[in-house]
Amino acid sequence: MFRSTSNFDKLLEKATSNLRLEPDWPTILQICDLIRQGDVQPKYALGAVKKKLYNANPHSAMFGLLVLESCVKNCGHLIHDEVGTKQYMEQLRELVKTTSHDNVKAKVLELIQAWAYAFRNSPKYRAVQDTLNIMKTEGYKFPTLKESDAMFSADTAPEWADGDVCHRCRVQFGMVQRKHHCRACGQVFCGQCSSKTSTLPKFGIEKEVRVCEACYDSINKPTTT
Ligand SMILES: O=P(O)(O)O[C@@H]1[C@H](O)[C@H](OP(=O)(O)O)[C@@H](O)[C@H](O)[C@H]1O
Ligand SMILES: [Zn+2]
Ligand SMILES: [Zn+2]
Repeated sequence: MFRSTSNFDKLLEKATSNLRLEPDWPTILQICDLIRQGDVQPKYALGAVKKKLYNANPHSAMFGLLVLESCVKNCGHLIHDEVGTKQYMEQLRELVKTTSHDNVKAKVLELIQAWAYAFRNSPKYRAVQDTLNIMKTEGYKFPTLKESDAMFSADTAPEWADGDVCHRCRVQFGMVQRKHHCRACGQVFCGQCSSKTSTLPKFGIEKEVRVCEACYDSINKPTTT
């Protein structure tokens, strides 16, 4: 965990360096991969990115926004659950009020509008639409929505389900029988029903992670030619 966090920090430093004049897309996508693989906690990652948005250098602040934009586009609910909160949206609204960089202000308005559209059917992220509405009443002019900006890659690992019994064998969880989650389907299992591991390239997970019996079989079944 700590090795990955320092790796994350190094990549974020590189992607938002004030020596850069152009975005470092390969590094930005490496940052997304670290988050998608679970190598760095979304809360930590977004906290570190947010700090960059207040950088006195307009390039660094803007590159921080490009990292944020890419994380929201590529890392799915792991990131949405953090960005779509009232607290995070309030901080972005505050940034628009306080930043002296017009490019940063314009980019934040563009992102809030795109996310409000992308999350229009997700009550869970209501705070985004609420923030958009509040800022419109405050007189902020939002750019024309580009629907392409609101398209997110759906191929991210599913949210983890909860439950008191194993999804496969129905054994009751307790002090001895511990819960585990399959990273492929997100369901909750006992240790015996989720003892195998697999990489999940379709979700950008290149390391071996815990999967259930059913997912293991479907991932590793010989393709019928
Ligand atoms: O060991 P515990 O204290 O019970 O905690 C469980 C482990 O963290 C499991 O991780 P794993 O799936 O990687 O095993 C996780 O899937 C469960 O939700 C947690 O309850
Ligand atoms: Zn089981
Ligand atoms: Zn599974």
